Amino acid sequence: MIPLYAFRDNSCDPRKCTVKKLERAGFLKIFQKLQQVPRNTLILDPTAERALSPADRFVKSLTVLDCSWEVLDTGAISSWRIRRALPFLMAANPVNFGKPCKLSSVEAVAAALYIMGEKDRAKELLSKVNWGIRFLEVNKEPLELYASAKDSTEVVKYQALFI
Ligand SMILES: C[S@@+](CC[C@H](N)C(=O)[O-])C[C@H]1O[C@@H](n2cnc3c(N)ncnc32)[C@H](O)[C@@H]1O
Repeated sequence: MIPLYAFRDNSCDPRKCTVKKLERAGFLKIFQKLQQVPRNTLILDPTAERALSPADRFVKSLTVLDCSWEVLDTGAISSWRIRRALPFLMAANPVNFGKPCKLSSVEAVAAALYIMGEKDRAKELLSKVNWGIRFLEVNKEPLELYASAKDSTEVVKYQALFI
């Protein structure tokens, strides 16, 4: 099982925060300072050049950047070596419903786990928010295809089918 972390800067509404729910349920650990984030973790970064793929499943841990989209500063994490963007997926959360690639933290972590082969854990995570199962329903076809890919190049090839 890949250990899960979140860097949380308190810029988004704590009442709507999806990682706090995951922390309470024991799924992940929250760091309040960027310096606490392990250097060998895989960071989920929507601006990264490389797409996440099943080839990433041997990473030491997975970290999501939990902050508001308005203040997301990916420059601050540019010195972390392993950064990945998720391939094309549709948000199903109430704030960004139907928007491509603008996933909530729980959707992003669940999608990454699903693609890396931890499908049951992804479903468990999504069961903690009441719209979580909708994310899987909306993205079932692309998620299955991405999870069957060999590497990042193949994931990028598959995503062209959905854009
Ligand atoms: C900007 S925060 C928004 C969090 C939201 N307020 C919540 O409570 O869920 C979402 C985080 O999920 C990850 N994420 C979302 N969409 C992504 C994508 N297309 N590729 C990679 N990571 C993504 C990133 O770490 C991003 O910083």
